[in-house]
Amino acid sequence: MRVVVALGGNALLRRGEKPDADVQRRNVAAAVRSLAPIAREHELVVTHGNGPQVGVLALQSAADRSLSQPYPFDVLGAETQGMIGYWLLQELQNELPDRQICALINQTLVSMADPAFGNPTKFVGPVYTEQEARTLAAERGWEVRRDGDHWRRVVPSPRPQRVIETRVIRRLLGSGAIVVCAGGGGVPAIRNERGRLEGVEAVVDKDLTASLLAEALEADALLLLTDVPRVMRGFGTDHQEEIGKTTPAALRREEFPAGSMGPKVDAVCRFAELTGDMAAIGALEQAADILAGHAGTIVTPTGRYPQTPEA
Ligand SMILES: Nc1ncnc2c1ncn2[C@@H]1O[C@H](COP(=O)(O)OP(=O)(O)O)[C@@H](O)[C@H]1O
Ligand SMILES: NC(=O)OP(=O)(O)O
Repeated sequence: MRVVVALGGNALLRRGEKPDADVQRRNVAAAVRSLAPIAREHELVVTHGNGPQVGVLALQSAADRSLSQPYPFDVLGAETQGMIGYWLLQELQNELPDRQICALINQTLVSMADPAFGNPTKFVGPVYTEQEARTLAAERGWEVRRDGDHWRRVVPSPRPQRVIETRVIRRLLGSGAIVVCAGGGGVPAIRNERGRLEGVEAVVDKDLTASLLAEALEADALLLLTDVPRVMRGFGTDHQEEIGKTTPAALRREEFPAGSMGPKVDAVCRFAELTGDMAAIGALEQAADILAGHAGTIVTPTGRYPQTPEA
């Protein structure tokens, strides 16, 4: 099987955890231990989020008085691909010493006509109280929104149209390599009127990019791994209930928040609808169980997995 997994930025740096390098390296090592059983049996592409990390780099850049202006979000996105990609590369090499592994810097094509540029939804950086967030927004010109019980900065998140390096990713996979790529949804880039690539100020949703990439690579399964065991109906209410195996149509009838579960649900539904294959959302620690059909919210066109014909 060819499997594309997306690791949540929050799984790599849990809410409220200090963004220290050793904390993230430990989390990456744990993530890799969960992925290793899949990598031993299947072709594997690993993408990752960067919401918490890109926000930290943005704060550092804004605080650097030697700069005439902070680094733009495309550059910060590439920095996070280097940093998180390096941790993943090293831990994968330690866990799977007989495999060839690479971590790529790469770009995702977006459109400047995307309405997302006028409606920022992507959470980046640490969590704040409402008061702190509103003060920072006024001081620094940020947009801020509620994220669960907290508040966070938001930036535009245009829809990914194509992973620009798809062909080279396919070649590397075909050669037997495990490929870490499309981190942070890929560095957002447009083609200007002269046909040249240019980075833009945004953070692409890594789950939507993972879905697009999985489809382009003809993957058999797409796993979106995060910090909740399943998608929940009535999330955060007294009567929340976990959704197990389901269909895209059933999942699309529910409402999910933009900026967290909304894009994940969209990504898995899209993949299952377009390819007929399985896509799932679940806990990072249960990656192998999800692929085996024993955990997570699993989406297939029939609502069954494995998709054996009905008796
Ligand atoms: N209906 C829902 N079911 C489960 N989790 C939900 C739901 N709605 C919102 N969430 C939130 O979505 C979060 C996962 O999305 P996100 O923070 O974007 O993850 P990641 O950064 O790991 O990709 C969960 O931690 C949970 O707080
Ligand atoms: N870029 C992105 O989607 O990051 P998170 O998964 O951390 O939100």
